[in-house]
Amino acid sequence: MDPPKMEKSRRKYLEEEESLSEESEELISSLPRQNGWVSFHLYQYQGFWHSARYLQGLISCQKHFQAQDSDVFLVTTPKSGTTWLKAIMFAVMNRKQYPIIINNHPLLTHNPHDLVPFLEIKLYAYNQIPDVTAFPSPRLFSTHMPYVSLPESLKSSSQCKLIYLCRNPKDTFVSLWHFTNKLRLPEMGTNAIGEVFDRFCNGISLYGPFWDHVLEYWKLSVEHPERALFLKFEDMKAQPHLHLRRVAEFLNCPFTADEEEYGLVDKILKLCSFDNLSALKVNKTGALSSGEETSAFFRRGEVGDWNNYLSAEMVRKLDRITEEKFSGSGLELL
Ligand SMILES: Nc1ncnc2c1ncn2[C@@H]1O[C@H](COP(=O)(O)OS(=O)(=O)O)[C@@H](OP(=O)(O)O)[C@H]1O
Repeated sequence: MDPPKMEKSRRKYLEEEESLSEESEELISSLPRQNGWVSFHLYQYQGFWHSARYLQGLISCQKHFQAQDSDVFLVTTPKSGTTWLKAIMFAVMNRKQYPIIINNHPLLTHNPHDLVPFLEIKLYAYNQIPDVTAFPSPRLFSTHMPYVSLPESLKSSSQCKLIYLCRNPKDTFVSLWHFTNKLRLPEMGTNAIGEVFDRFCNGISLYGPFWDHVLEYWKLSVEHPERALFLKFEDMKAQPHLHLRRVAEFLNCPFTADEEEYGLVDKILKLCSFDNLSALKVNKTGALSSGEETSAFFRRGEVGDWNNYLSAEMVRKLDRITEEKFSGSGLELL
């Protein structure tokens, strides 16, 4: 195999139209298409932009996934802190089976994306129909799917719980720009920040338009607070203890008085902290089965890094779009 082909087979996330089923290929070829940030193309489906591979996973998930009332879903916009909240939710929900103090806790040897799989990116990618009934209850899944594209059984279940996480669009964009440049092969070069900034502003980014994605779930959380908990990366960074307790309460597994006294909240936050997770061997040298290096999910983990990359004009433009899009919704994300 010549080296570029070999590299592509190692990095499955680079596979595009060549890995599609006939059915997906037919559908995808009929959709509006734009240049991608990593993959060659993004396709617009139900109002949002997707790579061909993730779109095939989304459609397969829409068709085959059956939600159960006890299910828990972590839904996020890309680069909003998914990896962090996956770790936190896994630690909270499995704290009886995996006490936080044990030195063989799964988070010490597995990347959070392997413990809390993405529905459309991992489980249903490549047109698979995985046996999701084999997951222990309560099942914990994750997705970047916009609300409009969620499987019907998930939308109509009045019981299953959904936690949504987003982040201010300036840091989201900067994080996405870095991440997608890391995923590109050296011979592909890097994306110029100005060029992808315009695409982001026009809604043409993975699972974009960013603002529409956030608004759909914001409305759900306002109308059905018992079903959807809406979180912001910035709030979690500012008051991690408060938000960790909110997560546990929302999932009907609040910390007991004994757990509080024992300092469990603090222990979970330490286990899942950027410094701890990013220093682990599995997250420094490993790769996901789809080929992304695990280190790519840990960069700085801070609020306001956009200051180092965006011009004053870019900031004004993003802030203006955000104010316009969220106007009247009660949501602020600056
Ligand atoms: N534990 C922890 N605490 C705080 N922040 C963390 C943590 N883990 C990852 N990160 C930062 O989250 C950003 C990656 O976003 P996602 O995990 O949502 O990426 S993905 O959508 O799953 O690809 C990315 O943000 P940036 O550093 O700004 O690029 C990561 O560094």
